[in-house]
Amino acid sequence: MLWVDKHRPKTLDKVIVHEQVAQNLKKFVAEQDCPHLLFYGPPGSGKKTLIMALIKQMFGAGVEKVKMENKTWKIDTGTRTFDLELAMLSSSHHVEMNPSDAGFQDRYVVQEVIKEMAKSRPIDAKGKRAFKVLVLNEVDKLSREAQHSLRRTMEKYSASCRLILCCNSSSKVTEAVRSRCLNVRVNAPTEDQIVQVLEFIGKKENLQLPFGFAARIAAQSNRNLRRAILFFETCKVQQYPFSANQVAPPLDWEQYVSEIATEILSEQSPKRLYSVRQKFYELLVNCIPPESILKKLLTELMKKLDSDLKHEVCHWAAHYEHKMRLGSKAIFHLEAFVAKFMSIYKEFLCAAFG
Ligand SMILES: Nc1ncnc2c1ncn2[C@@H]1O[C@H](COP(=O)(O)OP(=O)(O)OP(=O)(O)O)[C@@H](O)[C@H]1O
Repeated sequence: MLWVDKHRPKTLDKVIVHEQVAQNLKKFVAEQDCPHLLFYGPPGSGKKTLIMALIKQMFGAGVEKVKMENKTWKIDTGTRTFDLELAMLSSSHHVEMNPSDAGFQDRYVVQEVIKEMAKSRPIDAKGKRAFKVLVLNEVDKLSREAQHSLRRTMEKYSASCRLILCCNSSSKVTEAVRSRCLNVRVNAPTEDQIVQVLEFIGKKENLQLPFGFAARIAAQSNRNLRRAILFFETCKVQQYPFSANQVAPPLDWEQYVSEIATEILSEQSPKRLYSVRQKFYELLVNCIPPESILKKLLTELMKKLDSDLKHEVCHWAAHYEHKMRLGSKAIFHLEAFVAKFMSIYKEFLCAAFG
């Protein structure tokens, strides 16, 4: 088992970071009930850990007995019927799924699938906790229609189910949904907190950490706890005992994106654009999210750009990121950004050097 899973705190008392959030969540455990919740925060900040710890403390160890299934749902839209297949994890108390995986059909998932599950109210002997928890991931990626349906589902089935929504950016969740949930912000942990977690894992694994080693990994992790733990484990596989100046190797896809940035800066031509397209395809088929590719590419370009250009390039990156969210084919928008960048950069070079 990877360390990120092996050392994930299982209860709210055992969390090392976000102790205050955990304290607040414990009040729901005491009451054996909670409102609909919306957890939001950057990737790898600890949202899922808090959600699972809350559910576990509320319902007991039964929630750990999960089964993973690819369920097929019959959707009847009134004018046509079709099958919709969706992967979900479920225990006797909760169901976890990613409705945005259904793409443009996401509103049917929300309308039909969630409605169906929300209706089946669990019978609890003590009369408490007579609700099922639905954990919905990446709600910020749901279409507007799906979010409207979600709002209606939340109102209609609030007696039999509690929704726990999880996302990176709450600004992409409609006000109507946000206002019906208790919003829980999960900040990116500080580097000191990451060091604390790494030292804790080091102790559990009986490892000797050289002075400053954990701090170096924390600095490399970009305040992403998952990434820091993965880097730590990579270092252990790479060499143990750790050397005094050991660093984790950069992630393969990040290395690949920095090569793309170098290529774009060295030549701006249709031929180069074509070769960059192949590389984008390669990243996308390896399931690297297009938003992450664009963000990393911008970061790499920023490192090497003249300050006169930085503002304009950021503006266009934001423009194409927004378009990417509205459209369906990410490759078009990634490529459009590169084409735009090439034109701006070439113009700048011609003006500066003739
Ligand atoms: N409070 C915590 N204390 C100690 N370790 C933690 C804590 N929260 C998270 N971790 C560790 O960090 C890892 C990443 O956390 P988690 O999966 O909860 O992040 P996330 O915010 O849900 O990420 P993403 O948005 O990318 O899915 C976990 O596997 C766990 O090992």
